[in-house]
Amino acid sequence: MTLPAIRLNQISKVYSNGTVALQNMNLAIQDAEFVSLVGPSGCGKSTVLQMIAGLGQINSGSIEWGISDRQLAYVFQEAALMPWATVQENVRLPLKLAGTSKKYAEVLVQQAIQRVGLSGFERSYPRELSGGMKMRVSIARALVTKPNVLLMDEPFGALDEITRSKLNRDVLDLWSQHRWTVVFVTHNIYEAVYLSNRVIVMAAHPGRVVADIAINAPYPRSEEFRTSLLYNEYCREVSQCLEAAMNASPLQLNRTAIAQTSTS
Ligand SMILES: Nc1ncnc2c1ncn2[C@@H]1O[C@H](COP(=O)(O)OP(=O)(O)OP(=O)(O)O)[C@@H](O)[C@H]1O
Repeated sequence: MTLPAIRLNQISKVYSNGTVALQNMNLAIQDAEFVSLVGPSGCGKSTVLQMIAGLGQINSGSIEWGISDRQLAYVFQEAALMPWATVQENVRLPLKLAGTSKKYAEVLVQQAIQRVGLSGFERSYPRELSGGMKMRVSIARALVTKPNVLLMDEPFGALDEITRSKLNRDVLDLWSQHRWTVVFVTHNIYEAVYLSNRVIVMAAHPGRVVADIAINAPYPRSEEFRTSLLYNEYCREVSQCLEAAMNASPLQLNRTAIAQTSTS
């Protein structure tokens, strides 16, 4: 049997202050799948991304990879651009750090900028860009390394609804061309249902999966999908699971069992 692209086996994470961020979390993500994580604040969504990215130690459990030559890219809620550098220079940063030749980097940077629809803004500075454009630069910076796994932590959380919808469509277009495996964190149920093959609902204290909802709607997902009965039904289902997750009573914690070592 072939391994899923990413498999979390009974992952537990306890931070050094004793917070049990995740407890016995299982999750299998298939190659080229678009999976969203939703859940109340503090349920461990960002921690899941960090563990997948190898940032910080897992206390118990393991992560298995079905992708042999994995290339991960991370997109955060804050575009976190260098204010003194142009769009071009910001997008080039990961290649510079990796020591990619200047000539090849130039080609990759140009491609990435074009992909996110920012051609013509190569020499602009972040202060000259709107919030949505800054996020596009941040996405270009992630794409420039040609990732096959994209970890996105509330990338559109700070944007207005119209910009968010536009970026949702553009990310889906890019995903349909490149078929990355995407793990996407959001607080927005509508965004999660619109984008995803599957929506994972998590509960907090400790962080765990309480529902795994397949969104059985074909791609490409048009604007009609957003106003369809099916879309509304999925949104209602996710919303109900989320409400149940928020009211879920905390599990009985056994920190000593989970925390073989305590790390941050
Ligand atoms: N470095 C850290 N040290 C101590 N506790 C942490 C650390 N990072 C996260 N936590 C705690 O771990 C739990 C999970 O945090 P995490 O940021 O993963 O949740 P989240 O679901 O992404 O939250 P939000 O939706 O608010 O971004 C929270 O209780 C948080 O306070």
